[in-house]
Amino acid sequence: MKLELRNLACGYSEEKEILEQINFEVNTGEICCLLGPNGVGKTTLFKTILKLLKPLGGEVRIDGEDIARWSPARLAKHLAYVSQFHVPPFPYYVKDVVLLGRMNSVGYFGQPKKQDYQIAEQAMEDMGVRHLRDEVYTDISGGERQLVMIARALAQEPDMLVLDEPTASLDYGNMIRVMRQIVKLKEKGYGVIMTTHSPDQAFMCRSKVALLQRSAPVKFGDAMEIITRKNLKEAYKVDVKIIQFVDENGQRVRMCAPTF
Ligand SMILES: Nc1ncnc2c1ncn2[C@@H]1O[C@H](COP(=O)(O)OP(=O)(O)OP(=O)(O)O)[C@@H](O)[C@H]1O
Repeated sequence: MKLELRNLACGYSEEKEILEQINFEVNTGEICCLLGPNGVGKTTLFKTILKLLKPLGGEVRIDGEDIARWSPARLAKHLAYVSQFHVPPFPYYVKDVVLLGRMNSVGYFGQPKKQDYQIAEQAMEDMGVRHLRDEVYTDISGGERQLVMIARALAQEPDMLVLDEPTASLDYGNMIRVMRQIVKLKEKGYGVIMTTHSPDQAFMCRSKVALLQRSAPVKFGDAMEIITRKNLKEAYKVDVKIIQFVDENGQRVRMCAPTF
């Protein structure tokens, strides 16, 4: 599947355009990190992709087709969204939280079938959280909760995941565990588009990057090409060195090192 943004303009009213002339595409089997300073419009762009906001101009296309007239159910077969804030009001079991991802297929008044349970089990397996299936969602750690929410999105059987800051407020270990699972999703052929405040994460998962900036066109390309000292200075107004080394597996690794 291919998600394309063509000359897209987004915002909350004609008078308040937040982003314009957004052009980039993400395919299944790829990760795209959406970077940019606070308030630049990353969430606004996600809302437009998910049809929670109407484009002020241009198009969101899936496999070449403008999604403007698509029903939410049709869109849900392609894109699954994981928001940043998700504490459920009831202490559901993890297995039931993940099963909720089948809602689009089961319907509000339907009963999950054997196949729905199997898909939910597989989603937990794929995210490495099956051992938590009988735990209460509100009693597991923040990192585990994030993996469970991604498993719930996988249970929807989408082609692509739309993740809003999937590592926000996670400790260092959980951040790495979640990133590792996101890379595995890419290797399994899913597409991932995610917001992050850490350019290092784009290096970590060798992703594409769409760098959003105020009053400048979006910069889009491979992480190695877009995350440069000059581009980070322009976007975030800070000095950052890009350091590079070869790890024990012979892989070239890049990281950002802020200069004080
Ligand atoms: N419901 C709304 N109505 C009007 N303006 C809004 C609304 N939500 C956000 N905005 C404005 O849209 C702009 C972009 O906000 P958005 O949340 O998309 O930025 P962001 O890049 O996701 O920020 P952050 O990195 O801080 O999460 C901001 O100026 C914000 O004030």
